Formats: sequence, structure tokens, C-alpha cells
Amino acid sequence: MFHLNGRCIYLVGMMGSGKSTVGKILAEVLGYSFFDSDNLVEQAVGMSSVAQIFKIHSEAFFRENESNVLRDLSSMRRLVVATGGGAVIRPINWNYMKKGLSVWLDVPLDALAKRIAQVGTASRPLLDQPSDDPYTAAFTKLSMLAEQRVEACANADARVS
Ligand SMILES: Nc1ncnc2c1ncn2[C@@H]1O[C@H](COP(=O)(O)OP(=O)(O)O)[C@@H](O)[C@H]1O
Ligand SMILES: O=C(O)C1=C[C@@H](OP(=O)(O)O)[C@@H](O)[C@H](O)C1
Repeated sequence: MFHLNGRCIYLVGMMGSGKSTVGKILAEVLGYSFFDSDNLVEQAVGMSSVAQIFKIHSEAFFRENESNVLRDLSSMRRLVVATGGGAVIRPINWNYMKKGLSVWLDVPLDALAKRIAQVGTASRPLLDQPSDDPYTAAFTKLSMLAEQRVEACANADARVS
């Protein structure tokens, strides 16, 4: 029997894997608070979207602020945190997430691409490129990102396939 003892749960995984959707439901079931780290970065930086942060500042600037958010959350308890898809690429972020329980939502690329094509890429700058075939564009980019990140995602304490 696994006892959470109030430790934070961090959901990791590619864009579109369901971290925010599942995170909200999980928080409600557990009676935990829910945080989306992207939203906290937007608040910390005082900008309305991740896309704007990437555009006005840079991805590196976003990543630095993302790590600061995860650092601050790591001192709290009884939270479910939907991390951004790229949080797994920085070792410092794992130092913070290791204080809690990390769960990898491992979703097939085909499903991810279908979901992203359905919701659009305006809120995801790394996928936001004009295309006549949004599914294929998303699938191609997600495949590349997944190749770079699958090893990092496997650091998670648990994997939900
Ligand atoms: N288990 C699921 N089955 C089908 N669609 C899902 C599932 N989880 C999330 N989605 C849909 O996929 C899209 C991305 O979900 P989201 O929670 O924003 O992912 P993430 O936060 O990992 O980027 C949303 O349109 C959401 O409704
Ligand atoms: O995969 C990534 O590098 C990113 C994923 C995004 O979060 P979601 O996974 O919620 O889309 C957001 O943090 C940013 O656009 C970068």
C-alpha cells in the first residue's frame, strides 16, 4: 500500500498528454489543490500566455522561470501539479519533483497529434507552425521532441501508459 502523506504529485509528459485535464480530476479526487505550472509562469512573468513569453523573451527565459515555479511548489504539500511538457529536460527540475511523486502520462504520438490538431497550436509555440495538415505537422514535431525526452520522462516514479 502506497501512502502519499501529503506529498505533491507531478504529472509529466508530452504536450497534449492530458496533464492539465487529468491533474484537475486527480486533485479533486484527492482533495488536493491543483496548479498548472504554465499558468504560474505566466503570472510570475506578468504575461498572458506562454506563447507571448516565448515571443517577447525567449524559450530559455521561460525555462528559467519554469524551474523557479517548480522550486517554489516543491516546498508545498497536498498539490497536484501539471508540469509543462519540457519540464523533464532540466535536471534541476527533477531535484524539485523528486520531493514528491512524479507520474508520466505516456500517450501514443498518434493520439497526441490528433488531440493537438483538434485544439490547435496557438497556445503551444513549439508546435505553432502554419500547415495544411495540422495532424502531420504536430505528429512530426512531437516525434522529434519525444525522441529527445522519452529517456527523461522515464525518470518518473510511475508511468501510466
Ligand atoms: N484521456 C484523454 N482522452 C481524450 N482526450 C484527452 C484526454 N486527456 C486530455 N485530452 C484532451 O487533449 C487535449 C490536451 O489535454 P491537456 O490536459 O491540455 O494536455 P497537457 O496539459 O498535457 O498539454 C485537450 O483538448 C483535452 O481535452
Ligand atoms: O513541451 C514543451 O516544451 C512545452 C510544453 C507546454 O506545456 P504543455 O505540455 O501543457 O503543452 C509549455 O510548457 C511550453 O509551450 C513548452
